[in-house]
Amino acid sequence: MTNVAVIYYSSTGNVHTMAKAAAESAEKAGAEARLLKVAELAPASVVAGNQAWADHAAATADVAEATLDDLEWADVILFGTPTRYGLPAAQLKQFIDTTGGLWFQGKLVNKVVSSFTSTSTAHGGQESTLLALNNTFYHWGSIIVAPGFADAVQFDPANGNPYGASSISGNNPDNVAEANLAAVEFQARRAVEIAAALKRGFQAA
Ligand SMILES: Cc1cc2nc3c(=O)[nH]c(=O)nc-3n(C[C@H](O)[C@H](O)[C@H](O)COP(=O)(O)O)c2cc1C
Repeated sequence: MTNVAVIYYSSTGNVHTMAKAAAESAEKAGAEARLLKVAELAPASVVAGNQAWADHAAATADVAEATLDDLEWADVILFGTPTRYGLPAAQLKQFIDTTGGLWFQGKLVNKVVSSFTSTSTAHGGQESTLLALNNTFYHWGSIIVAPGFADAVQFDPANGNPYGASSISGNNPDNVAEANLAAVEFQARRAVEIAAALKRGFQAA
């Protein structure tokens, strides 16, 4: 059994929808998946001042928050974040910045990792967000499994980001195109397949 942690941050639902699709796809591929959010860091007054943000926070109140134990448990970690000025959201970064102890013990080495994002606009920084996350994964010694163009779904005009599935929300809440969901499903499936093959390879070695 391959263990998959899908760890995400979402203010208005786009990344959450992608994360759910990733977790479901991982399960269909035979893995055990955990769908986990990271803690909200924005002041409650700011969240309350944006109806879509407040609604999404209420709708996902029952989603468990990711812990370091989830990272240890996982063979595959899929990270989802909206783009914030071309970078990952601080909420996800804050969680990542609690991993020093695991990193020091080498516990993130050889984890298969992959990431996905959502932006408002087509050129709003999808690649820069995903590449910024990758910097951390190199430090961890993890194995980055990007989708590349390894499946026909990537050639859909709504997809085509080899660094990771990406949706364009137009700043609308929960506005992920079917093609983008298919892309993130492929990305999750591919990560599970590679992690399972790696496990078999290490066991055989
Ligand atoms: C502070 C802030 C910064 C943002 N920066 C960008 C950006 O650089 N490029 C972009 O296209 N969208 C940007 N957006 C829009 C979000 O990334 C976009 O609406 C995304 O789909 C939200 O995902 P969510 O619904 O999962 O929260 C920004 C939004 C906020 C609130």
